[in-house]
Amino acid sequence: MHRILPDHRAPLFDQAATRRIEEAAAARLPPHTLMQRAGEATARLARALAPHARRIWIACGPGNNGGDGLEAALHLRTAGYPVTVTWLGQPGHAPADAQRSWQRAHDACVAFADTPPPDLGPADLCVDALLGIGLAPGGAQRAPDPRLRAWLDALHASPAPVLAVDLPSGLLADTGQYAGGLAPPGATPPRSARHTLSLLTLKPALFTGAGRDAAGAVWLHDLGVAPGTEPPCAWLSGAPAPLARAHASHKGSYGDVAVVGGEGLAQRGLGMSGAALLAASAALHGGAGRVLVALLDEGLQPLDTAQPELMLRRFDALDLERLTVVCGCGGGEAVRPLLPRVLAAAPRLVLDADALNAIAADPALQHQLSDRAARGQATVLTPHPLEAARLLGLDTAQVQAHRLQAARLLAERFRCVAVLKGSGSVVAEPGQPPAINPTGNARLATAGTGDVLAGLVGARLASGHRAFDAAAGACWLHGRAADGWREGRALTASALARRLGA
Ligand SMILES: NC(=O)C1=CN([C@@H]2O[C@H](COP(=O)(O)OP(=O)(O)OC[C@H]3O[C@@H](n4cnc5c(N)ncnc54)[C@H](OP(=O)(O)O)[C@@H]3O)[C@@H](O)[C@H]2O)[C@@H](O)CC1
Ligand SMILES: [K+]
Repeated sequence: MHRILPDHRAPLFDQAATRRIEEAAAARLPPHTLMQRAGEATARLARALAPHARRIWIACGPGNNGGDGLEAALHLRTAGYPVTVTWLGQPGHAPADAQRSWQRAHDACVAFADTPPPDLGPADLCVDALLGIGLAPGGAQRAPDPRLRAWLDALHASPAPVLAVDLPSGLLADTGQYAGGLAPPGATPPRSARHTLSLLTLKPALFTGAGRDAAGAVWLHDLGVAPGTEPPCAWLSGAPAPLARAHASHKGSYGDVAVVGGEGLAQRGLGMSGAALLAASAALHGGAGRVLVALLDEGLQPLDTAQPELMLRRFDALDLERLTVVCGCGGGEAVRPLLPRVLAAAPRLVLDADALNAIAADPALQHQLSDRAARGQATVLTPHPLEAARLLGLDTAQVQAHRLQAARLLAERFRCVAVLKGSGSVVAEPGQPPAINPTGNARLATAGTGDVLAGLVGARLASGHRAFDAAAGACWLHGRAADGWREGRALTASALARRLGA
């Protein structure tokens, strides 16, 4: 068993693959072995997380996830912990493995109750064994059992930390979204710390969508079973390798990034040059050799005195054929007429924000974008879910319901690398499993951090990384900069950009 940390790349397996791995292992092992291992591992982690618990509540569902909880109850009871089990199953009606664990728990005099213990405190522990990978999407026609709903609410509001077995209950393994009727009430974060012990495999849900908040710290126990030849459906990104810099190098060795964006105040009364300057700052601090900025401002081109390294250029003075271009940050409507030239000429291109919106509204630009790959031109799109929805002709809820699939669709449709931003950003390229970024936190939810990401992708593309590696590495470093932020110090996009090289 080990804790999953963002530094190491890890394979992710969807529900179907996990089932196949489980079935193959179960066929080789004596009956009930996997559940016994799962329960023993759960009990071990529970004791490590709450060694002085006065009370442990184990909420067990009707299926085999509940069986894992019953098995853990047996071990914790035997170790002397005061355990209370609430079980949604019925003796004689549970799946065979869960039935056997119920019998073992019953024989060990585990205490069963109809309601959770009322007096849980912060030193106690809840074990969530209600639902695992057997959860189906549900829907309007499937009203959850009232006890299931009540126990999910009690777990959400619990002052005691929660250890989820395999998955936080209600979360769909493949998408990181809740099944119908099983989402926590309101948008409030849980009251106490969350831990998840994933069994056999890591599932995508633990790292994207609603999964990050629900899962908390993630642990993996493979139950002594290797995935064999089963291919992962996605990867959790690890730390990017540091870029080696030869002593005998010069500013031209690390590439030139040109940021095109920042509609001027004069055009529509919406001054957005800050977005382009943030992207440029990120490119600079992300290691680009030279950074040029073409602000889309009819009026004056102000010198950014705080960043004198930035070289201001008019758009038509850019030699697009030899630049890595980051296009769209704060581009407003002014970026639209420039896109045909940028799409045709830039050998390496990052498209963000208003460039994406312009492309979403224009089939001719979409064709131009898709044609770039055949010419060997690299492209990275960095949409947030609404921009992704516009590009795909979907709504935001549809994109969020299947984040991995949406990122793959974007990559395949436009033959490029797509970064679907949000909690657990997804990076996809055609024909390969996508990657989910494990770093970052809610402090990134502030204006301008997306521009910083686009600039950093540009810097990494310019320095010679493959488009997918540039994007995945930039996401990881951008999130890591936020994870290392000092408590009590405001995270602003400009400070984030300056920290990228730290
Ligand atoms: N077998 C083994 O060897 C091993 C199994 N392992 C463990 O088993 C877990 C998988 O067990 P599982 O397949 O029994 O499914 P599980 O997650 O308990 O859920 C099934 C229950 O959910 C219910 N339900 C479904 N959708 C619903 C909805 N929308 N809303 C409400 N309810 C819904 C469904 O109801 P039904 O559709 O049958 O009416 C059924 O009662 C896995 O995650 C791991 O923890 C490990 O120990 C390794 C060895
Ligand atoms: K669970």
